[in-house]
Amino acid sequence: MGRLVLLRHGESQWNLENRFTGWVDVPLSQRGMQEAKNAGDKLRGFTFDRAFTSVLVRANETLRIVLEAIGQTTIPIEKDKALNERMYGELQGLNKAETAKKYGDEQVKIWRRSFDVRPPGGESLKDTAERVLPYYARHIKPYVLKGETILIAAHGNSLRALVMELERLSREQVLELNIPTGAPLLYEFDQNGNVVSHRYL
Ligand SMILES: O=C(O)[C@@H](CO)OP(=O)(O)O
Repeated sequence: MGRLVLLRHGESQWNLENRFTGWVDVPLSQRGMQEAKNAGDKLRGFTFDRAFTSVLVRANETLRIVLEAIGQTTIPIEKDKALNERMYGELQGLNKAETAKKYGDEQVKIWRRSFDVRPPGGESLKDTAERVLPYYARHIKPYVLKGETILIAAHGNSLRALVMELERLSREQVLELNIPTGAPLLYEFDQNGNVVSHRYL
């Protein structure tokens, strides 16, 4: 039975400062490093065959800390920009609360959580899914079908795109989907690649 653990990176410096981040390559905060260590504690007992991550340092560092915590630093790791956070365009660097004051809470929620509305100059969740899902299908799913145990360390919105697919969520459901930092989410699959269970560890 294949197993897949999805892990959003620990708190980043800009999560802490409440700024739109997207493709800006900000590091983990002190707390984010601790969250990654805690995620490692929750993953003791898992033996991963391989791991996948984005090319952004907050996800790479989270993965490194987890693999160190569980003593599995020598597994194959594939890094790809297909797993990067959604590109946030002109919002990158702005404070989320100030942006909500300027444009209204409803507009900011649409930019942050809707399926197909693009933030100015950025990617919608749909755009993000159009790079995450083909990458998943080609590079990750074949290993899940072989019965491997896989870890993906990525980002709030690249993982929302994947969760939407794995759980077959509607556009309405994905509007309310938030993925917390540093919380490993386990999916188990049958031989046909259907999800049989999912839960936060
Ligand atoms: O700023 C970002 O890039 C993301 C993740 O932190 O934010 P949001 O919660 O709006 O998806």
